[in-house]
Amino acid sequence: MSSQSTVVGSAPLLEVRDVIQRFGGITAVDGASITVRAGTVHGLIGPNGAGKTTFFDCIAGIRRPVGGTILLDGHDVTNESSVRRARRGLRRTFQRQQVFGWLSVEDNVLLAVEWHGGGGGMIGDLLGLPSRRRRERERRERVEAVLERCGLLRLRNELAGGLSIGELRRVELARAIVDSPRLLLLDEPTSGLEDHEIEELGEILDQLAGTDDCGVLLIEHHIPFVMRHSAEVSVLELGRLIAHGTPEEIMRNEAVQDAYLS
Ligand SMILES: Nc1ncnc2c1ncn2[C@@H]1O[C@H](COP(=O)(O)OP(=O)(O)OP(=O)(O)O)[C@@H](O)[C@H]1O
Repeated sequence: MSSQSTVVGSAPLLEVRDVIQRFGGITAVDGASITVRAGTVHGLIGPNGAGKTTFFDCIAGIRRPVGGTILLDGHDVTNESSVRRARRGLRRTFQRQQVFGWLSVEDNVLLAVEWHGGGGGMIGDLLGLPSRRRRERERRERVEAVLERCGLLRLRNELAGGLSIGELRRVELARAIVDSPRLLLLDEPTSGLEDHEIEELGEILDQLAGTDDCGVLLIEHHIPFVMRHSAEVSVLELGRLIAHGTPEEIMRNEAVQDAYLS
């Protein structure tokens, strides 16, 4: 790697070491390593086809890397399923939004709580147990809070299928953060957003990291956004990490300028 990083900070939350992923003859990720610290945003940038999304897929457990290790909160999750990693608090958004168009905004978010295990169970449902009713109330409050945080309260009863791209991105974000993730992987979250929405997204990210102590790994082509909101930045080119450092170090790095920023 061509940069000497001066990054220091909180304890590692995600440690990815020497991950390799291939598609036939293409090595999409070629021995890449990265550390995401709790309570910080880590930007991951690089040209189209650099391997960023494939790297995410390996971290989320959607693809099993052919080499390397992935530690989440100190646990080796390299061979764990995506469901198990989600139970450990890993959440992810996608380049193409994954919401249910035939459900309301609120139900989309409620469903995310159910899937992540906040529903309380079928037996409690059937018997109408007090614990179940309390959990249901807490769940509704949590959803309400996240709708407000993502600027979605006024849209809560709208069908998701009728929303703009910017609104859909916010629904997806609300689904990802509704149950306080430990680690959030965001794949090009500013894509399709208006300037004021990008600004609001930045505030949500700062809050998630600073107040909620969540670690965020951010794939993004909007370089000013990455530099403004990340504590550290890694640069991927042809599956290899060519630089890592603070935003200032990355902006000054000649190899990064040549490969990507010029
Ligand atoms: N399912 C697949 N089958 C075959 N090749 C793939 C597959 N997915 C990705 N690739 C290849 O792996 C390489 C890395 O792709 P990837 O989508 O991870 O890059 P990226 O950095 O996320 O790009 P972008 O910024 O355009 O989203 C590319 O050469 C791509 O063509």
